[in-house]
Amino acid sequence: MERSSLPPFRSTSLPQPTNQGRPDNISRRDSSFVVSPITPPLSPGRSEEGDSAIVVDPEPRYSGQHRSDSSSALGVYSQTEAGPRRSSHSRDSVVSMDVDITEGDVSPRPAARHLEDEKSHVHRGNLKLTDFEVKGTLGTGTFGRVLLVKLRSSSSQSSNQNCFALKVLKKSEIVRLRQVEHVNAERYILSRVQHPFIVDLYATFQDSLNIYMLLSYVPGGELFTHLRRAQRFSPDVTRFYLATIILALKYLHSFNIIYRDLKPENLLLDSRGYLRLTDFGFAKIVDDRTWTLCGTPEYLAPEIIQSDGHGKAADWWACGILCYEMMVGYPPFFDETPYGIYEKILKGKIHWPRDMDRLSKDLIKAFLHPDRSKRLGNLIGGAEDVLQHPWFRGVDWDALERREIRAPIIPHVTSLDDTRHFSRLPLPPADEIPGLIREEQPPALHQQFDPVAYQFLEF
Ligand SMILES: Nc1ncnc2c1ncn2[C@@H]1O[C@H](COP(=O)(O)OP(=O)(O)OP(=O)(O)O)[C@@H](O)[C@H]1O
Repeated sequence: MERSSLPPFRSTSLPQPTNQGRPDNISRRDSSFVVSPITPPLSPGRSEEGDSAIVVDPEPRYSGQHRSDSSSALGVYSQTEAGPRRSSHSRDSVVSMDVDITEGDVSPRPAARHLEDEKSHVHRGNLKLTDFEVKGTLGTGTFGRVLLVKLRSSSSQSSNQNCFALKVLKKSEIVRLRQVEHVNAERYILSRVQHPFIVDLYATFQDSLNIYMLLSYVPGGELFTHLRRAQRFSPDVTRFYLATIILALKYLHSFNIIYRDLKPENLLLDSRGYLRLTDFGFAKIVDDRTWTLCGTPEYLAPEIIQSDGHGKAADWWACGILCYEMMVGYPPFFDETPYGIYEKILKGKIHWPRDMDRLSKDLIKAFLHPDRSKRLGNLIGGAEDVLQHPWFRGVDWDALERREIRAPIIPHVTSLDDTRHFSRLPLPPADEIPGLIREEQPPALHQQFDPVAYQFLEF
């Protein structure tokens, strides 16, 4: 592939290769996406989802009302345009980036399960920012940040039962980066799925500046942090985490949902050490293939880089990258630039540490098959083939799903609002999220003793 044809990814933090050919340190990797759509080859029966214009409602018109129209989630609604595309640069309308088509399949697939209606516990629009008090910043992302908040109506002030993670997404950034459709999909999908290894969404609301998603607070921190601390995991520890992710993907794929952003940064440990998949910003319901280039460079499947259309197989590829990264400590394809990473992915040459056992190599190679029609997880047996792979021999999948197996790392948390596993990030500036009620802080020392205020008149 020529360099010029490679997609222009947004900047991302990358590991620096050392003399030994392995990265020195790996900083957190941002998710990336291209702003312009990659046009799929025309084929009969292609559905032009990409021709829908998205309009962001500047004011929250649906507060307090339940709307069953799923496409209007978060007050960001889509209109299908029969006419020509609107300018992709105008502020209030952006062109959808995803295009699905159904064409000759690589393998016969079982029919997908029907995605249920929105879960009854998910509230839409009947909460507001002032219902919460912010206790800290848990993470920052491309369009905003995730805050630890407490519901203020909570009867006992000392009770931390009502702590949540509040994902705050800036409307202007979503529009600028043409991610309206992705944000809508995130809300739509998270409000309909329920799985022990997926973060829970409780409510969504909005104001004129931001969109808010109220999620369960997962206090154990990112798998990324635990992996960097441990440097690498043993096959047994890797097996535990990978098995939970495989069950989550099997569940999502059964509804034709592809996740598209698997990486240790998006896997959080709950208080019992089980993983919860978070950040559904790139998740999508896809019958067969889609063309949007999104994900994180190190985790992209070759078919995504080659704009060949991608589907569930791209998630199984990412499982192979994740398995390697957990066992080795860094991903199999790395470079200083995204272009370098893409070239290495397409070349497909993997360096195997000498101490890696044959079965682990066999599993990773099966996931990292460049031909998706031969890739583990995407064969005729689907996810079941993965569960049956000899590397997982002995795993009690049902007990795992019932969370009956002791997790390898139990994060130390003393209360439900304990944030010790997250970096100490500052609270957002007041003008970023107006109306945010900050937790009463004990006065800082210089505030406790202000010599001017005491007016030492006697002296
Ligand atoms: N439910 C949660 N509980 C605790 N921490 C969370 C939760 N959700 C997100 N976080 C923290 O916030 C970070 C950013 O969240 P998330 O990935 O959803 O945001 P984003 O804007 O989509 O990020 P990105 O730009 O990387 O895609 C996570 O990596 C995690 O550290």
